[in-house]
Amino acid sequence: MTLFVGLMSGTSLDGIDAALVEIVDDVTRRPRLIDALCLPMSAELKAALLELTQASQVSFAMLGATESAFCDHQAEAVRQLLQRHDLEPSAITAIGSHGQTIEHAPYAETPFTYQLDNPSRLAELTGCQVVADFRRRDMAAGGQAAPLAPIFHQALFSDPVRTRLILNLGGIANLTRLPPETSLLPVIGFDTGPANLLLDAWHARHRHGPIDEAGSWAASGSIDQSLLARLFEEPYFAAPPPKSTGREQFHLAWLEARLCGNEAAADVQATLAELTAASVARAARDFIVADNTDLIVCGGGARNRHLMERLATHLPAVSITRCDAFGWSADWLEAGAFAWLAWRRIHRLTGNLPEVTGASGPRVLGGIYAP
Ligand SMILES: Nc1ncnc2c1ncn2[C@@H]1O[C@H](COP(=O)(O)OP(=O)(O)OP(=O)(O)O)[C@@H](O)[C@H]1O
Ligand SMILES: CC(=O)N[C@H]1[C@@H]2OC[C@@H](O2)[C@@H](O)[C@@H]1O[C@H](C)C(=O)O
Repeated sequence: MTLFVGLMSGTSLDGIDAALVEIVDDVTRRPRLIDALCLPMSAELKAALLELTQASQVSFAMLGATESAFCDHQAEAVRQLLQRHDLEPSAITAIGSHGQTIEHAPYAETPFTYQLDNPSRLAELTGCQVVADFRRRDMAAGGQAAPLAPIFHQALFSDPVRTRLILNLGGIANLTRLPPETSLLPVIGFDTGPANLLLDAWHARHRHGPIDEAGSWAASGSIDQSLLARLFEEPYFAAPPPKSTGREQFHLAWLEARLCGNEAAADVQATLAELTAASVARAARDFIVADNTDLIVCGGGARNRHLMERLATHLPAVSITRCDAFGWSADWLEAGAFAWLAWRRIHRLTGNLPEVTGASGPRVLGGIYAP
């Protein structure tokens, strides 16, 4: 038995998620979540990261200072997690650090994806071995570098006879189709489009507080069908996989450019929730096998009751469950994925699924930084 820590901070920029995961060196045994925490980011750190994701020009001084502050925050999250369990750094085989995505540009003339991270500093501060830079090898091999979680979903949730769809409702939503283990069908996974990213941004603009708790504000509005149709005109939604997206494509200005200006704010929120639910449903429909499909939901959006209800309305034939029911808390699946990907790296096992990302083949992902 070995212990790994996974660190993830996603597109919502709400905090650093740290997951302590037990992994047995046997590919037939499923990893187990021992504990996890989210260390919220200070308003200052969140503002600096947001500026980096949005600014067209950034100074190296600003980049370096933010990288260090981000890394210190990651180290504090690890320290708190280990302290809870009275664990020394030497008890951890490795930390898997995702870093903070600053820009993801798989469609650029020269594709790139950039995760702010300082694994050397993290190793120094924590005394743990660190695995980092998971995405770029896949992109170097011609892939989208995202989503990476589908291979972890397969390890955790695949079933001998049932088709399982895993939905992450993060800032961006991504969907994985796991065919029954006996099937020859491939695993499919891609980003379906925006989720909490736009809901949070619109809420912050018009209401107090960062999130639309349980989606109650969205539930109070009415769906604006003509706005919804304009939002769906974005070619990303109809594009075939492999595909991935992020803040660069879906942001407040993208939404505002499609508003007439006379919409009630609550109706826009209702329409954004509908955009997420309907885009996921459109993506999922092709994969649904009658009476034999589970939709397992993770990510912060699984707490958005209104969004979950809209999903259920769109997908009446599917059993929809939070992933907690399958033995893994919905809040910690992505952090767990990077603990598990670190374990793969240490054992020189491949970490991408070429059929998902479009890479030219399976690759060992990430670099190792000694403690
Ligand atoms: N109780 C709640 N009600 C409504 N929404 C919630 C609730 N709790 C969390 N959320 C939403 O979940 C978001 C955080 O989700 P999560 O941590 O999965 O995103 P992320 O990991 O940053 O994103 P990504 O997966 O795209 O990288 C919050 O910003 C909020 O929009
Ligand atoms: C470039 C990047 O950071 N992408 C994230 C983001 O957040 C959700 C979605 O977009 C997904 O594609 C990915 O994260 C998860 C962990 C993944 O790679 O599976």
